[in-house]
Amino acid sequence: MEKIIVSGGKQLAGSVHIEGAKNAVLPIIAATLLAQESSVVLTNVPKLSDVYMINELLRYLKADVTFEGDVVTVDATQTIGSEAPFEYVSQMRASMVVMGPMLARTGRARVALPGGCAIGSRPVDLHLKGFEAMGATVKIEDGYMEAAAEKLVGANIYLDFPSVGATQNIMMAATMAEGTTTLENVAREPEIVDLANFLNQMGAKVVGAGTETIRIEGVKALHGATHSIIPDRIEAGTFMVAAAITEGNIFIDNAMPEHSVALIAKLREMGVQIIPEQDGIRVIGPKVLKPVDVKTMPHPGFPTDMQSQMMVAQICAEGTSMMTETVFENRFMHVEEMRRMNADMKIEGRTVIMKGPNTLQGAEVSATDLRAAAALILTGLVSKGYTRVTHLQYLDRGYTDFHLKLKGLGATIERFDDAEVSEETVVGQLQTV
Ligand SMILES: CC(=O)N[C@H]1[C@@H](OP(=O)(O)OP(=O)(O)OC[C@H]2O[C@@H](n3ccc(=O)[nH]c3=O)[C@H](O)[C@@H]2O)O[C@H](CO)[C@@H](O)[C@@H]1O
Ligand SMILES: C=C(OP(=O)(O)O)C(=O)O
Repeated sequence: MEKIIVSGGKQLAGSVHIEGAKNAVLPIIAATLLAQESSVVLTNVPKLSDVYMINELLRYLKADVTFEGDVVTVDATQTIGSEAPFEYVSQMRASMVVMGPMLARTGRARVALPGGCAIGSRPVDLHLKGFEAMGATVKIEDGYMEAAAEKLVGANIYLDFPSVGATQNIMMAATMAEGTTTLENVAREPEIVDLANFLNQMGAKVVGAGTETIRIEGVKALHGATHSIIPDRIEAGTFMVAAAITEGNIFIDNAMPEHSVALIAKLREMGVQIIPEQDGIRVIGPKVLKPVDVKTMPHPGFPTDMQSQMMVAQICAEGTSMMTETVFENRFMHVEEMRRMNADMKIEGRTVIMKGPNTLQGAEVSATDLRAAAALILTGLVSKGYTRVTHLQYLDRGYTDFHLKLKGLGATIERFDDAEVSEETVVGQLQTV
């Protein structure tokens, strides 16, 4: 089994480069299915297992896809398929955003109900209501969502919750609908804005992305475009926490402060220095972190994808902190693992109460989702002895070369396969560093 082993106590310093955003690139790759007139070139694409998986799904749908360096090209000018089977969708929630483009392009879409990390239920009612409002007939049968329409027509749609996936799916379906679609109470995440910019480069007419209302005027067809993916605010945030907890001094190259306003405000409240510089953000961790209460919310609130990493800073703080999760009902699976490392944490409903600072101790812990994987490795950076983190397939969904980047900042860390080399050998090597 592959493991990351990390020994705590190092002050991290140096510069780390942030990749393109996973949560932006996946819907954008799905959107390339809309380009029926010419091919698409995407740059700044991160090497993540989720990206390889969605590329495979597009190939299954008969698009030509290449991925070299950080460039993905997609040629979807030929007739494309309209069914996304379980083997792709079960592994990755984001693959359901092919539904909107397939429906717009082929008049039909059949997509397995989504999987992904086990962080809570992933309902699809808002996606389907949107398609229905545009004239599609929809049903759920045999574990599949199905939508079909002779033609989609523009509609006024109000989302009961600003769902990121539903906003993306409906926005893409509406690009080629007849007439204008007005979407209200939409998600305002930077990844929504990136998708809208990309759609407009392909010839769509989308206005208002980043606000609560998006208006889409349907066009006859979309063409290819070249687009660079925005930097990953969650990867950047993860390294901000790494600096905060290790009394570190890290320059986070490519990070955009305007995408992380809530996180930056909370870290500053804890006493962390955050200095926007040209092309990135410098983060300097204090000697003592102050406690802080945090609640996850849709953007521009505190992101659920930073919840578990932020908790590492909270357990290091001097005093009592609280984390309340409002987006996903089951996103506290890492708490049990962190408690095994001696963290004083108590779950009360949707809130975790933490008392710090704790003398954290290394243990063998299991990643339960991709952000939990990162959080457990961060906990290892401030724990006595050796922390071994397993189930790295989750980490690989969302982070490129995570351990190498931490190593570059001075962490004592290694990734290995215990079928090939023993843990004792790796520990021995780390002790000589
Ligand atoms: C609001 C929010 O923070 N969304 C996050 C969510 O997006 P993702 O698109 O996965 O999730 P949504 O934004 O759609 O879902 C958020 C909430 O809406 C509810 N819901 C969603 C769809 C639907 O049809 N019906 C419904 O009730 C969900 O149960 C959940 O409570 O996970 C992504 C990956 O972790 C993050 O990048 C997004 O920032
Ligand atoms: C949970 C995440 O992604 P997904 O919704 O694709 O599982 C995430 O990016 O933190």
